[in-house]
Amino acid sequence: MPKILYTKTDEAPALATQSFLPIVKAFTKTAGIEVELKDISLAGRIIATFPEYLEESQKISDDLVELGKLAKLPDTNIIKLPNISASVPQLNEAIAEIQKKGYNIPSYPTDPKNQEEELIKAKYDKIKGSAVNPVLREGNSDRRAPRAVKNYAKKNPHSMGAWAVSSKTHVATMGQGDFKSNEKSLTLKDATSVSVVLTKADGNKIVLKDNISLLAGEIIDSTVLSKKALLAFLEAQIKDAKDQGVLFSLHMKATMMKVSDPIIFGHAVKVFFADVFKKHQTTFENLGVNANDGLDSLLNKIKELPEAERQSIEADIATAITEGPDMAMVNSDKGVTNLHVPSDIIIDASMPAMIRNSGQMWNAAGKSQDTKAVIPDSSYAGVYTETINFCKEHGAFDPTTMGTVPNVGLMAQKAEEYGSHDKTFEISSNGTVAVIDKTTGATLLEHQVEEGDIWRMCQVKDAPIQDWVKLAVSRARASKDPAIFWLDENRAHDAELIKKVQAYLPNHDTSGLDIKIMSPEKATVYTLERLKAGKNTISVTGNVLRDYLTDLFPILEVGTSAKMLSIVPLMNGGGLFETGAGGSAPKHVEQFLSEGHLRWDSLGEFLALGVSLEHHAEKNNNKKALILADALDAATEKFLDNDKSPSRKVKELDNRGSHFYLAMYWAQALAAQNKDEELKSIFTPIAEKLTKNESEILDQLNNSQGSPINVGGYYLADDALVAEAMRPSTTFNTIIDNI
Ligand SMILES: NC(=O)C1=CN([C@@H]2O[C@H](COP(=O)(O)OP(=O)(O)OC[C@H]3O[C@@H](n4cnc5c(N)ncnc54)[C@H](OP(=O)(O)O)[C@@H]3O)[C@@H](O)[C@H]2O)C=CC1
Ligand SMILES: O=C(O)CCC(=O)C(=O)O
Ligand SMILES: [Mg+2]
Repeated sequence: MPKILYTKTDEAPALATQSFLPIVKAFTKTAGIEVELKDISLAGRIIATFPEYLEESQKISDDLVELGKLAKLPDTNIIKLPNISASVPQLNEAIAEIQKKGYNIPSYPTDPKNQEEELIKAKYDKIKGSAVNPVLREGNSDRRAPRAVKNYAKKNPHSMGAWAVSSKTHVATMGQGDFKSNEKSLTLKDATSVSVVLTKADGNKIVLKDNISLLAGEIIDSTVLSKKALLAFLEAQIKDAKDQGVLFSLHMKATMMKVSDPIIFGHAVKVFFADVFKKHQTTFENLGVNANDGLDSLLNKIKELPEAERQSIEADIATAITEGPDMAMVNSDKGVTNLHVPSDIIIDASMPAMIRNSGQMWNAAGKSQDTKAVIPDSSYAGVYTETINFCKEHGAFDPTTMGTVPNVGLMAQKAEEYGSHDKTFEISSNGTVAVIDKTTGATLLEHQVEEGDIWRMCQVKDAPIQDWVKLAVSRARASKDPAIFWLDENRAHDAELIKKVQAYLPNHDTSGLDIKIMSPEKATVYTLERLKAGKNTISVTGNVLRDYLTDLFPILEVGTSAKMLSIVPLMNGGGLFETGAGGSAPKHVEQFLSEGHLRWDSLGEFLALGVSLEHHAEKNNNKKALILADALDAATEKFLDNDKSPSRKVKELDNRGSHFYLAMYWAQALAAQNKDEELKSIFTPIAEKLTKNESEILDQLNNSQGSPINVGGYYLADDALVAEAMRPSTTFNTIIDNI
């Protein structure tokens, strides 16, 4: 029987799954569809990686590896929920929890001492950061806010903080000595393989990476970020934030850029706390403090010290915080700054949240304040600069009248920066780094480097680019909106890409379509002007802007990127349906555990399921699947019309109640249709029962709220406890389980 593969992930979406999946399974089996759960949670991936350390009964299959293979097959249909992209502190927490539960897995060796530890570290480094999405994304992305979602936002606008012309909020970026300014790029004529070689000042050579195979037509770039320039920039920005009286905040993507960005983050920690690191250098070395893991990890490490010594370091940290500029806070109640954990502030979500909040972030007193948003590399910082300037000039956007900005993103086969972590290096000594063609011996790309610089190489293959151009044209055709390629002719990589876009566009019928190429800054202004005037503009972008813009625009337009339709047509014919464009909302879990209210909105899951069913219907010629998909569409629209999304407050409708409404509307739509008598007869009594028992079910669901919940763990929760907590209405469960 052809299957739909659903993913077990982490945090809020994983909790929601235990309530929603039983409904999905019950409904889809009436069309002969099996829905199978695959475990790609952080804990699951860790356990699956170390079978040799485990008892037989503890071993589990590596579902991510399996899904990665399936993503290349034509019959695959995957619904992918957001998962944790773990920073080192999160990885360590997850490992500790799993070990405590009796799994004999190794700890993460930060500083491997022997070959075995090297191997363990290498295995963990594959689990670290954004390790799921790049494996599954064997296609480019098509993300947009569906019409019903836009209509809902127009009728029920979310709050938007007003912008003042006098706002001191701004973006600070390097512009010199950074990845953008040092980039070199070329397109390969023939397939070959290359090596990356560091030639030290003394002539000694170190092969940083060997045998990178490249295809004909592939674009490769290399670039370097100067440590000296970065440190000078950070020092100047910290001082300037203090002088201007604005918050200092750093916006990185330490998850997807898992090698470079934690290093940059670590430099910010070391510069901000320069006196502390200088004074306690030896102690920190002895403790194995790694600034890249953030201030929180440092504070944990010094707990090992004698009381007096710990207190003196804590006092020095407090002094640095008082003497420095005000810092943007992740949680002001708990004193968590934006330098505590590298994965707490993630640029795609953090910048739009700031822009929605009048350009302000939270200070230590819990009040919002104008902010200096530090984005060291200048490749994409200009997009935010222009957006902030636009808001200063025109005021905040109005969700009731603004247009929409769908995105077509180049993403397949680890495209561009987001595929670069295995070719990113913190340079150990001065010299040159070169990309050398192993077939001809020629040096393809070369940079002068200094100790501590971050060098990286990116690739993007030709087939994904062709597919991306095709997808852009087909979206422009389907929506009749203008499509803008956000590419900068003055940037080395983009200049290569522009040549290909210009070569491939004529392969398609573009008559009557409005397709342009503009630099990211110009495209921002052009798009924002149209957006404000209620007009729609498709952004066609590379991988990083795909990520940034699919949080930026949805958050401004519809309040959250959880409401995005996020389709990945896999290049070999399968379908990957991502749910929303946001993350796993750890804050939501915190609320659920303390007061039994889960405010996660599963709308992204509903939308993904709809398109997944359509894809299934088409691929398998399954007419019932199409009827289920159409009915689900109608149900989702009604769900939005009747405003049945979870509330934020305890004792009101939460995620579980919202699933009840979706199920009721879905059953009602199936009962009302006349295309399939069998489905009609199955769902007519179900719809009646759900409708009749609405208030009883809601009482059962809402009464279960209000007290702390124990699900037996955070990363490795107890499935039975989660299921119990997420399905507290016996009346509802009985109806669903009897379909
Ligand atoms: N596709 C993926 O797998 C992705 C994974 N991630 C991972 O997710 C984690 C958290 O990332 P973070 O950047 O904090 O972003 P999140 O998107 O998880 O959270 C930011 C805020 O967005 C809102 N939000 C997001 N999704 C929903 C939803 N379904 N329902 C209601 N509100 C929602 C909430 O806002 P409010 O508080 O205002 O209600 C939430 O607090 C990280 O581990 C990150 O690596 C991040 C992005 C994508
Ligand atoms: O994989 C990740 O870590 C995040 C992905 C993401 O933010 C996105 O694709 O929008
Ligand atoms: Mg994102």
